[in-house]
This record gives sequence, structure tokens and C-alpha cells, in this order.
Amino acid sequence: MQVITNSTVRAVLQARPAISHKGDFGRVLIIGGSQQYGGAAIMSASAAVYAGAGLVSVASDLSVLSGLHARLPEAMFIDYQQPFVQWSSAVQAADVVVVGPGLGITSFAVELLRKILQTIQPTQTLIIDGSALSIIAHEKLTIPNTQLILTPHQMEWARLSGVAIEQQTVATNQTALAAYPNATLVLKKHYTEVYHQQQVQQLTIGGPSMATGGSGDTLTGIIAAFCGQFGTHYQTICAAVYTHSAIADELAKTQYVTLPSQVIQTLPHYMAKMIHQS
Ligand SMILES: NC(=O)C1=CN([C@@H]2O[C@H](COP(=O)(O)OP(=O)(O)OC[C@H]3O[C@@H](n4cnc5c(N)ncnc54)[C@H](O)[C@@H]3O)[C@@H](O)[C@H]2O)[C@@H](O)CC1
Ligand SMILES: Nc1ncnc2c1ncn2[C@@H]1O[C@H](COP(=O)(O)OP(=O)(O)O)[C@@H](O)[C@H]1O
Ligand SMILES: [Mg+2]
Repeated sequence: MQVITNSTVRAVLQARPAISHKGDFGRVLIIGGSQQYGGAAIMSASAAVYAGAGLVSVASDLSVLSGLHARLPEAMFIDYQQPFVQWSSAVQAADVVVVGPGLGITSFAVELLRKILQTIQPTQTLIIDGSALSIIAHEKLTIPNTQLILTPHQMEWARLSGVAIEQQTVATNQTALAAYPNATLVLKKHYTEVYHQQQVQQLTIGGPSMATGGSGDTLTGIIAAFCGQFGTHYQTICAAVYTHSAIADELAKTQYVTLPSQVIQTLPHYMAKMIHQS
């Protein structure tokens, strides 16, 4: 299996053109968070901002607003409890939509996800994570034709694919992924694998310092920002996956656990270093 290296990151990252503006670097909408899991939306949005997305909005429960703005004033906010018609234009305006981190699996979340899946257009990038994966598996929702990225951990992939964790091999994963033609699968685990049709690449970095709530929520924001800036391609997604773990490994040289917030803070420095070294 091909190993993802930092040469993929160097090939994907680009220095910013001088003549540019925020609209050039991706409009990202994170739909997630809830009273129980507000931090997930904040971490995902923070990762997107710190990884360079031009404009980041969060659609979440109103209880998330003050914490979000205290931590991340760069992000805009939408109260997702409003009637959907009042903010569906924000879904349509996004280049990249992330749905699921911290969304929960309530009946409200199920109905919201149905509406998002009905609204998303083929040209848009849709990253489905966390609770949204579990809802899709449970409710057997159909995912529309879009630039689709699935980011399950092994248990979420077991729910979605029906393949038990101990049965998850390259062959069984590829067979199950055929149910989502054109999708890219980021199967998160120790040594995450990234699948797209017949391609599969694997991380050989990252480690147990990352085994803390919010690591995956953070990854969705990095993938969203990279796709918003560098285009939704297989290599872009591999570069985002590598960046997340490379930063954690660097921090793990002196830290027992690498907090998602610290990984997020380090993103702009790591990205500058990768650009200047290439
Ligand atoms: N601060 C926050 O707001 C947080 C919110 N979170 C959200 O909480 C919701 C539920 O997600 P969870 O993943 O906690 O719950 P799930 O019930 O979906 O899965 C977690 C369980 O899966 C099992 N598992 C097996 N293999 C695994 C693997 N390779 N990686 C991770 N787990 C594996 C573990 O037993 C674990 O307890 C999601 O929407 C998520 O985004 C979590 O990210 C935790 C932090
Ligand atoms: N032991 C480990 N080795 C390598 N990577 C890990 C390890 N534990 C967790 N990770 C990484 O951390 C992230 C966890 O994602 P996820 O389980 O969705 O977290 P959460 O939902 O809490 O944000 C994934 O990118 C996963 O690969
Ligand atoms: Mg997760």
C-alpha cells in the first residue's frame, strides 16, 4: 500500500498569490455541534480557519454561539434551529460543507441532515463525519451526487458499511465503498487509510497522543480548508490527513497527549514551513 509522505503536502500546498482575497480561499460551512457536543463544531471550525479557509461559518445550536465567538471571532454563526428556508442559502453558497461533528443523533439532527442532503449540489464538496455518519447508517439515508468525503473512525465505518471492525481489510473496504461511487473514504484509526475507487494510501505517522475527543472533529476542518483552497482532489485529502498527524507527532515529542486545540494552533506554522521547504 502506498504510504503518504510530506512530499504530498509539499505538492498540494501553494504559496498565496499576492493578488487575492478571502473569497479565493474557500467558503466553508460547518453544520454540527449541539448542547451536548458544542466543542466539536468549535474545533472543526477552528481547524478550518487555522488551516487557511477564507470564510468559515458554523451552523449550530444557539448555546454554542458565545463559546464559539470567544474562541474564534473569525467564524460567522447561523442558528440551525431557525426554519431551514431562512438559511438554506448559506448551504448553497458554501464551497465545502462539513456535516456531523457533534451534531448528535436526535430526531432534530435526523431531519436537519435530510434537508442538507436534499440541498447540496453536485459541484459542492460534502464532508460527512461523526453523528451524520451514524444517522445515515441508522436511517439508511441516500447521499446525493456530490464531491463526497466520508471520514468515519472504524466503528462509524462498521455502522455505515456493515463490515465489522475485525473484517475491515483493503478488499472489504473497497467493496463496501463501491456503494458510494466517487466518494473518498478516510478510514480513521492507528495508521489511517484513504480510499478512492481503486486507490488506497496509508499514513504511517500519528499515534496514541491523538486519542482524545475532538481529534477527528479537527481533521474535518483541515480537510475542508485544504479542499477550499487547493481543490477537492484525492491528493489534497491525503495531504490534510498527513498534516493533522504530522503536527501531532511533532508535539508528541514533548507531550504525552496532543490536544486538538494545540494541533489547531500549530497549523499555520506547519503550513508555512512546508511551503518554505519546497
Ligand atoms: N467535545 C466534543 O464536543 C466532542 C464531540 N464528539 C462528537 O460526539 C459524537 C459521537 O462520536 P463518538 O466517536 O464519540 O461516538 P461513537 O459512538 O460514534 O464511537 C465511539 C466508540 O467507537 C469505538 N471505536 C472503535 N474503533 C474506534 C476508532 N478507531 N476510533 C474511535 N472510536 C473507535 C470506541 O469504543 C468508542 O467508544 C460525534 O458527533 C463526535 O463528533 C467527539 O468528537 C468527542 C468530543
Ligand atoms: N492511537 C492512534 N494512533 C494514530 N492516530 C490516532 C490514534 N487514536 C486516534 N487517532 C486519530 O485521531 C482522530 C480521531 O478521530 P475520531 O475518533 O473521529 O475523534 P473525535 O470524534 O473524538 O473527534 C483520527 O484522525 C485518528 O486517526
Ligand atoms: Mg469523530
